[in-house]
Amino acid sequence: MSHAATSPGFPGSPASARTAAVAARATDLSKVYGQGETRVVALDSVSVEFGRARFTAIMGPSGSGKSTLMHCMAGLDRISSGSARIGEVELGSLNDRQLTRLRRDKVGFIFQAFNLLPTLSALENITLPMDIAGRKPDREWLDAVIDTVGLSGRLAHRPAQLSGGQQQRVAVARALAARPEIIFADEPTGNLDSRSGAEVLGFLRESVRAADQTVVMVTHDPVAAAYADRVVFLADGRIVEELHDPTADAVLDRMRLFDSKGRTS
Ligand SMILES: Nc1ncnc2c1ncn2[C@@H]1O[C@H](COP(=O)(O)OP(=O)(O)OP(=O)(O)O)[C@@H](O)[C@H]1O
Repeated sequence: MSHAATSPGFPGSPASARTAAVAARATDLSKVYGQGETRVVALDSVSVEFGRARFTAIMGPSGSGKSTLMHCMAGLDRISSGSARIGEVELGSLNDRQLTRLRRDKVGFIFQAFNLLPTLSALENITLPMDIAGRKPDREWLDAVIDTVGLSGRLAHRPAQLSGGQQQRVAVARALAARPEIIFADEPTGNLDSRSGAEVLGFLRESVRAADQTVVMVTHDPVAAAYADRVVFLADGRIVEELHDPTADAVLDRMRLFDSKGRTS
């Protein structure tokens, strides 16, 4: 790990959360969009595991399939062939209703555009997924999450009354509050200044270290990727490289290498 943990606020995770070693897995996963002349193979027989209580970054040039992989693994998009599993659940075997329920109960999302509801307060936004699922938040955990992401004094504010960094912290707290099996983050710091971005990444890192959260993050930023335990590189819909315990310099070196091989889009 190249970054010190920034916030020691998360309580430990229950032992039950530590059982299986793999939180999500793709096997020979392919995704094809369109047909005929517009046919695009966005993912070409990708096999990858996302370890439990691990922080994985997905990188690669524009159009390499990063978002598609994340969407397929999160049950936001149907796969064309192969297999995508969260825990032991094969996503292809679920109907739309079951898929919606799985996303609601087992998956947390953090997007670049925050995706907060403007009419709700910060606290209401944080607890919304649990409210929809009819689940009572674990108060102690919720307080710890809110405390750790530094939102205690902002809970009654609406998103428009918060800075971009604060809004993204609400989105992070929302994802963490429900203790999902896996959090998918798509460029979560893309709209933030570097200090706010570092805070958000620090919280994610800390949630993995202290609370055994599993995080998968798509990013273009080598500095952000360096917060992860592992970086998976995609090019042309295939996994071409992996780095463990990455530093920003090592990530940058790999990106340059791929560029020099002409793999950019
Ligand atoms: N809904 C869609 N319909 C048709 N083609 C699509 C669709 N979504 C993605 N694609 C294509 O699939 C390929 C992979 O796209 P994807 O968005 O996964 O790439 P990415 O690596 O996330 O790119 P970026 O870094 O620019 O966000 C691209 O060629 C893209 O044009």
